[in-house]
Amino acid sequence: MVYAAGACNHYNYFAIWQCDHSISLLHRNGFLHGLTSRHQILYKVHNVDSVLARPHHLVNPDPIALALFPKFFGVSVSPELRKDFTAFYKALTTAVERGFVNEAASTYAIQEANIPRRILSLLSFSENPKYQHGWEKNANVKIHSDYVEADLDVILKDFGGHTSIPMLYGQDFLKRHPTLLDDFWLFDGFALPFKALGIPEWVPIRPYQNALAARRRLQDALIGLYRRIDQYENGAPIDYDAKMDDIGQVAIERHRLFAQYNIPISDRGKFELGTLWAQNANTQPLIFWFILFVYSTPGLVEELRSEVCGFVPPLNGSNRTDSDSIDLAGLRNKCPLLKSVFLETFRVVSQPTSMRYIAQPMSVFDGRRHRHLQPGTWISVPHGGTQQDPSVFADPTSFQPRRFIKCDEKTGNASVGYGRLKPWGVGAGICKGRVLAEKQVLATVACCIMMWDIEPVNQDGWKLPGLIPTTAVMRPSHGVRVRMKHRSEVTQSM
Ligand code: HEM
Repeated sequence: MVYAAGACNHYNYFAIWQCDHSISLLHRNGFLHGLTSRHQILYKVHNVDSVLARPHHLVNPDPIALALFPKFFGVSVSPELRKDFTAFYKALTTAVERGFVNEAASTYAIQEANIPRRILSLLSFSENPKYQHGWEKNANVKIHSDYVEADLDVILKDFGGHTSIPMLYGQDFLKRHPTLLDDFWLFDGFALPFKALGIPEWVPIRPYQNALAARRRLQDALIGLYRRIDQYENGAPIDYDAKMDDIGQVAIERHRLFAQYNIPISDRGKFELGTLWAQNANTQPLIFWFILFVYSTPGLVEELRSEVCGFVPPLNGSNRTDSDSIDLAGLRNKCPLLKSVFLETFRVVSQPTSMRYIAQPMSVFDGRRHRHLQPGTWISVPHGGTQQDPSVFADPTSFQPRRFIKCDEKTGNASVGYGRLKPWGVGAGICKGRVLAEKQVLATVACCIMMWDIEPVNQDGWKLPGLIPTTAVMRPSHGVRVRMKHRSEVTQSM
């Protein structure tokens, strides 16, 4: 079974990490590649979306989850739960979907996060950790007379974490665990790849051991949280008198499901590590890449500012309120360039794969002939292949901000659609946080460009990092050091 697929930097090969501990390299020009007779990679297969769209019980994502929870997140699945796993997992993911794919609920979550006001104070203008925001402390902030130097990748991914995590677990959780994000990125960067390679936990590789210790701390933090949610829901005294009234509805609903299925509190926290990871692992690096492309592509930030300025709260201090709301529908539907750059960023930096279990015999057409998929086998569909296919996206190695904009010849109206891009996967296992993630990313980028000037510290201009493959959005091969200052319009209005 496959754990993940990603592209190497030079775009010709996919690395496929299998659960049988091997890594396979697949050339992009192939059609259908069989890794083993029990596992097929469906690459450049014409009707692949219709295969993935088949009913859940025929092309099934659940066995993947059942394998990943113990392997990566340390959950132990009891024999009783194993029997009920499909219903249990469906209920857990539906709870996420109700909060984060539903339009009204996801808009509410984003407005509550108050991104405009928080982006305005992205920097505290202090080098003293006592006065810094949580997201600044690892960004090596240096204050100069008219600008601040910082590590852009670090500050943005931790800022994103501070935006996202309270939507699930309320404000108290991160305050109570100020090093939670450090542990999260350690776990993401070092535990998952080693686990994917099948390295046993006893192997004394220091970064691996550190990352496993980080996983234990994350599990403990989430176990403590789910104990408090249990106390809150049952009207019992709450540990540390913690504030619980802003815990997200998704976490409350999942708590009720865990209780219904008799999952011990120690396992609830471990299951929940999967949600914490899904929520942050791709969203935060994507925001970094998006902002990097916007500022490093000549002229793009100015064009985007004039497009989005009517949809983010006014910069003028006297008009500012405590909860400035952002016009999310406007950003998503009336800002074609912003939306197109968002999709183009996805196309360049993300390599998602849909993995499924085949429960009934079926056949797929690979462009030459029909191939048969046997029941009891596995398929992986690396969507990233299409993203780099020149017959689908012309000149795929170049970053083209307007690539996804279509102009109606008669009306001249511009529209933007995902087309063949599948960053959220396809079918029953499609991402259950996609609407929230899209809104968060667009809102963060729109507010950032309206409020900040950012330029590279490097005198030779922007040096874009290479791409390190992961499960979807790739990680930068090195950090990006920048100079930041408020735009003059912002300074004047303060
Ligand atoms: C830019 C951000 C994100 C990207 C690129 C992304 C991408 C993906 C992809 C590719 C999948 C697998 C789809 C498939 O198998 O076909 C997935 C699954 C999932 N995602 Fe996301 N995701 C993002 C953000 C989020 C957020 C914010 C959440 C909220 C918690 C979330 C929750 C989930 C869940 C629960 C699943 C498993 C769905 C299932 O098994 O039914 N994701 N995501």
